Amino acid sequence: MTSDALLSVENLHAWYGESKALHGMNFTVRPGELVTLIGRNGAGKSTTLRSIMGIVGKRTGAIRFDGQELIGKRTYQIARAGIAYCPEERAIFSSLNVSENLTLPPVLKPGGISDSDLLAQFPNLQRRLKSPGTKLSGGEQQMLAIARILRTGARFLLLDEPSEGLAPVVVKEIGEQILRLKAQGFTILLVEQNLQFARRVADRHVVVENGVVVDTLDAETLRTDMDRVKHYLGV
Ligand SMILES: Nc1ncnc2c1ncn2[C@@H]1O[C@H](COP(=O)(O)OP(=O)(O)OP(=O)(O)O)[C@@H](O)[C@H]1O
Repeated sequence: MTSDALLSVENLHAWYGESKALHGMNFTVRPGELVTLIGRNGAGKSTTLRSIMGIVGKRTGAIRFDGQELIGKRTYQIARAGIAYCPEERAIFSSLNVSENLTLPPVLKPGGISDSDLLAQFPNLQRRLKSPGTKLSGGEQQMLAIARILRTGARFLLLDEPSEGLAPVVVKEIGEQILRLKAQGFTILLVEQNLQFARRVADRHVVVENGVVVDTLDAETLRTDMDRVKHYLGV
């Protein structure tokens, strides 16, 4: 394990029932870093986030976070350790309004962003407080899904494809919010298919292929060696 890592994933294997999705993942994330998991569809990026959060059928290996081993811990214990997860499907409750969705996750640790600071940071949510989840645009839903995990006190965020299905102008706004969170000291592990977006926000890129890590690229390499990246992504 790298001694300065906040999260260290070692030889991580994960299964959905009988079907194996991860085959020995290894990577680390340092405090305050923004790291992306990139790779083709079905490579195992989302499963890696779910495994860290303890929501796959079975996982083996080691996931050390802030001095604690997470394998064997339940999801609520992992949340209390200070990790928050924003799933790809956003999971906004359609029958609840923005205010209710926002205050649904419990405050688990000190250090979370207060409700008033959250609304100042996400003014579009402030304007839509009484709107039901069903009436929100994709971008508003994504902002809400990110904002509501910030009040829990978690300082490590797992974000699954926040740019997915959104118009370029909204993707830009989401990128600005994510960079603001990084500037506020959050450590972020981001699954991302949108390379332009990934390039703009990340310090490092972990390339996933068939359930293993095949390369790690620094931000400079992603900018300068697109051929190498395109080879991995098959684009
Ligand atoms: N709930 C599930 N049950 C069974 N198999 C699953 C489930 N979710 C994902 N898988 C399988 O696990 C493997 C990894 O999927 P995963 O969703 O982690 O990939 P990904 O890299 O995030 O790609 P994508 O962007 O397409 O979601 C794939 O073979 C996928 O079919």
